Amino acid sequence: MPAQKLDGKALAATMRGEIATQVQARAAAGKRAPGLAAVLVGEDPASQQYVKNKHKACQDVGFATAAHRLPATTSQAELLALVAQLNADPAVHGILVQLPLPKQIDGEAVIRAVAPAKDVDCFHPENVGLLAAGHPRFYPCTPHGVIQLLTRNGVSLAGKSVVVVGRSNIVGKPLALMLMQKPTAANPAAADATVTVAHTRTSDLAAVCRGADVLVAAAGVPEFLTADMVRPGAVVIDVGTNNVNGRWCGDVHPGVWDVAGWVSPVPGGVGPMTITMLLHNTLAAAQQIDG
Ligand SMILES: Nc1nc(=O)c2c([nH]1)NC[C@@H]1CN(c3ccc(C(=O)N[C@@H](CCC(=O)O)C(=O)O)cc3)C=[N+]21
Repeated sequence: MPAQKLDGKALAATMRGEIATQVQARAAAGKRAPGLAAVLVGEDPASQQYVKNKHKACQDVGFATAAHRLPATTSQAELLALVAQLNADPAVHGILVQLPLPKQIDGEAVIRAVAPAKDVDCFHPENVGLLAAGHPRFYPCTPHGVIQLLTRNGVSLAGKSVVVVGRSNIVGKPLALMLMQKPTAANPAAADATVTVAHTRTSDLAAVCRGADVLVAAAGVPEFLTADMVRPGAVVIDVGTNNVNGRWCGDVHPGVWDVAGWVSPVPGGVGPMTITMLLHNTLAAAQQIDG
């Protein structure tokens, strides 16, 4: 029997409805709409698509949203000036600078320039430190989306063996932190899992992956995770968003569906959940800043 689908598109629709309800309640109480400013430098087609999706998602839940599109030749000083303006703008609760940035710009300096209270990506070192210490201000969007996709579909993680393939600052590293931590009132998404982080230098990657109850493919390598690397019945999460000849292609090979118990598809899995967690963080930022 082929694996069941972990439907991120459906869960994202449910959770966006929950967020829209909270936005309406805030409006009824006379509070200003949560505001997200998205900054896109350059014309990368995938980045343009993501920013378009985020903009539409914000409109759908009643947020105020502005997309700031800057030319690929923008200097670091110009970008930092825009970030400073957004930091000071009371209508802006969340700031997202779309990555990757052109090579004349120091991405690390830009991430540090975003006010931590408005850092809805959770990329600023202050927020990364709070997350690592178990007292998160925000959760990073893709890791949080992965955990919600699992737990809200009834996949329990406490005590389970979870293998994360990938160690990026955006996905693998923060996801491993969240999975391993003990849940508390201040850290409700923590999962009490037993976590292994694997990567391109891991010896016998297939054997490590076969030890997983829950396997997260976040290496950014199209279809690297094949059926022989998956224990029968395991839960497989595909974080890959590789654009191969204009088609979306995950990190999971289609043959995995014949072995696994559950698989998240691409598209329609983690991607819509990532955007939903961005909305969640922007609402949380508005609550933290405006009350
Ligand atoms: N500062 C920053 N924050 C990010 O959160 C960020 C970023 N930079 N750079 C790039 C990655 C990638 N990312 C995706 C978001 C949504 C989909 C998504 O919605 N995917 C759809 C397919 C796309 C479509 O159908 O248009 C899906 O999987 O169903 C994918 C990928 C956010 N990222």
